[in-house]
Amino acid sequence: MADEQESVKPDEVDSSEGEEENSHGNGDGNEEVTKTFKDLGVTEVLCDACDQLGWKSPTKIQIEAIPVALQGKDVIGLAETGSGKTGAFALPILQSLLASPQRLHTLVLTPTRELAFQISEQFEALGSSIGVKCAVIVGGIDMMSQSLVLAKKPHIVIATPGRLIDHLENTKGFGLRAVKFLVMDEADRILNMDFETEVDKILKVIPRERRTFLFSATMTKKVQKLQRAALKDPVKCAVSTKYTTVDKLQQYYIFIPSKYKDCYLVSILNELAGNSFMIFCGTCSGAQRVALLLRNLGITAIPLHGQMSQNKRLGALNKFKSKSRSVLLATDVASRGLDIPHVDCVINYDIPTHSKDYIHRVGRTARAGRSGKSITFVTQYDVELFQRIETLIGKKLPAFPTQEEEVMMLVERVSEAQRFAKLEMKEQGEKRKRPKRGDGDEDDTEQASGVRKKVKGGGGAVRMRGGGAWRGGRR
Ligand SMILES: Nc1ncnc2c1ncn2[C@@H]1O[C@H](COP(=O)(O)OP(=O)(O)OP(=O)(O)O)[C@@H](O)[C@H]1O
Repeated sequence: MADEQESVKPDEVDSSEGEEENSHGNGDGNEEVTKTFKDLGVTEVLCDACDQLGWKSPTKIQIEAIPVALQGKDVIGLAETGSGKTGAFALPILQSLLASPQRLHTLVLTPTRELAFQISEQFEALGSSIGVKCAVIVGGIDMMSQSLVLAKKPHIVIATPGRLIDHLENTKGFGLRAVKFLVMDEADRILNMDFETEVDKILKVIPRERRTFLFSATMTKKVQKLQRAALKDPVKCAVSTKYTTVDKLQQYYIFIPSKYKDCYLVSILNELAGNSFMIFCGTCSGAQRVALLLRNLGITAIPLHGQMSQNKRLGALNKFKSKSRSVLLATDVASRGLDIPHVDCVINYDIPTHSKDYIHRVGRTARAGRSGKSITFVTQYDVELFQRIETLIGKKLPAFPTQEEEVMMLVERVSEAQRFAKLEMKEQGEKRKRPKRGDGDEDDTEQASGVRKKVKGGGGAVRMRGGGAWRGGRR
């Protein structure tokens, strides 16, 4: 698989001397890190900001990367998911901004819209006392309002590549000639083919005399790709010696026949009721279908995928973040970078086709020193992909224990819910074809759909809702 060939082999990743594999500082006082942000050279006002966020001490990647960045070097930062990479690049940038304040000082590129908002929040939280202004420039949002924000010349622009190009080409007066820092977060993804043209265009319009930071939990090996990012004599700051997933993550697989995936999913959600789940599906329609299916069984699941409007995407994420929904059905649009501390369990309903995506997906749980669980569904078609994942992470995973007879008892109810979900998908498809009325709620599985209304009182779906198998109550 191309993805594998590009990866940095474990022994090719620089490791810091004396660092323990797989460990990371998280400021919770459980590790031997004695350094403070001040020791790293972080200025007092920013140390105070860290303190206010409850960051007692720097994480390992922060210890590695911040001093190097403060010395004026380009950085390639590699560290496991949830280990504080955002702070590792945000703090040196804010410090530079403090030393020489200027508008349009930094450009941060990210592969997804949600991640852009999250990075902006972190910059604003760390930079609140110095009045830092950020602009989030992503697709799915009105160009005009973004142009107005850009006209005010923010200090930091956090963007997805495509929309940034739109503005560079169409927004009068907007340019990036002043930029001092370029960050590529989830750099391997940005440097991959998906964004090739966009990145090349962007690199042409920002100054060569700039500093460049690349960060990710996984990195591309192809040197020419890294060269495309035009780094100057970069220092690689890597805090583990191989692609690791964090210690506090318990990873399982479950080998099941493809046709019973839904039954196993429902059974696991029931078994682990009370937790919050991110469930990854391979396609947008898959995520939508499973969300509808679960809702038909009384579980308030919410989808998040690329075919939803941006408003709906942010709405879904906020509902999940605020814990008003505890099951998020997502595609890989949510696999990278999103920091939602309370995710207890990641389920790979569809196994990721690129092994590295596995690392990013399961990294949505067990963040910043917390514990978490991941369960990967492996069907008769997925064995090879699963073996690649095990090779990449250098571990053999245990099987998640389930009672097959109990799962099979769900077949009838799940089949009924599947039928309703199918009808609802069809109904939503037709609705999408009709001219839009109102605010166009076609992505929404929150409303009782026509189909469900039709079966009310008679169907098994409604009975399930009333209680049935669910121990967890409302999710
Ligand atoms: N020094 C610190 N002490 C305590 N918590 C921290 C520290 N630095 C960052 N965090 C918190 O850790 C969480 C994870 O950080 P962040 O999102 O930057 O991780 P990441 O390494 O970028 O993960 P991913 O690879 O998934 O993008 C955030 O909630 C952040 O606020």
